[in-house]
Amino acid sequence: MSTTVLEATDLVHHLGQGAGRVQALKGVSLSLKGGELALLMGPSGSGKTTLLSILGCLMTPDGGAVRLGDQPVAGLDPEALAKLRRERIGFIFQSYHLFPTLNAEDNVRLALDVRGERARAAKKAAREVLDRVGLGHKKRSFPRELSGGEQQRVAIARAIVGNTRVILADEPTGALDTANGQAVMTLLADIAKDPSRAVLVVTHDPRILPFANRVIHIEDGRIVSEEAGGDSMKKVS
Ligand SMILES: Nc1ncnc2c1ncn2[C@@H]1O[C@H](COP(=O)(O)OP(=O)(O)OP(=O)(O)O)[C@@H](O)[C@H]1O
Repeated sequence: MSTTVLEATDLVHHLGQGAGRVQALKGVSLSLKGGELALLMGPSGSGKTTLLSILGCLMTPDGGAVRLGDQPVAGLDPEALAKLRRERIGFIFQSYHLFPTLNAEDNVRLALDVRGERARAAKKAAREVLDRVGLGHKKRSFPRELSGGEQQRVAIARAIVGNTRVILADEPTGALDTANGQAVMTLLADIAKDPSRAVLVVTHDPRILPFANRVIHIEDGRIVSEEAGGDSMKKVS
């Protein structure tokens, strides 16, 4: 039986101030189970980035609750929150966010170094995971020497090297051509086959629909529908 790796309940959040204050989330509930790759789709301004930031513990919601596995996030001090984030969540961004002065291996290792892992073990793990994303032969290359698709694969390696249960990806194929986008999604789908891990991808890209177990649609700060594994649309509200 698959376990719930992330659960959000009744999230409410506002952004901006005064006349510019916007209710970005209006009561969003969502859970991710191990072994699934879910897509979060919605028009520009619907609240996707806000939701991803709250699920990733980068932002505290005005209302509602987030649990990572059995751990409630509310009430943790900033240090405990940062530790939880490092240990439980891997992030992948459209623009890769690699450190330009570090080679591929060191970019991946960084995720383990900040967790205080021993240097030899971190190096071994970084190499293994770079092999897994097909870049073992480029471990000494710097980001500027890698293509966009290769840089995104390094970013994926960095997101998965610590065995985090939750992988959150914000438009991971947005800057890639079709072939590289497919390669990246194939990797993410492969990661999501692990029954202890879930991947949530924010995307506008309909080409990645075939990779999803579940598609969640958000509009105007609310989840309006969900479809599963290509099934016909199921209204949830
Ligand atoms: N700093 C801010 N101050 C005020 N309003 C904001 C701020 N950031 C975002 N918003 C508004 O909050 C709402 C949700 O924004 P959010 O960035 O979460 O949407 P999104 O679905 O990720 O959009 P996109 O697809 O364009 O990235 C939008 O109406 C947006 O205009």
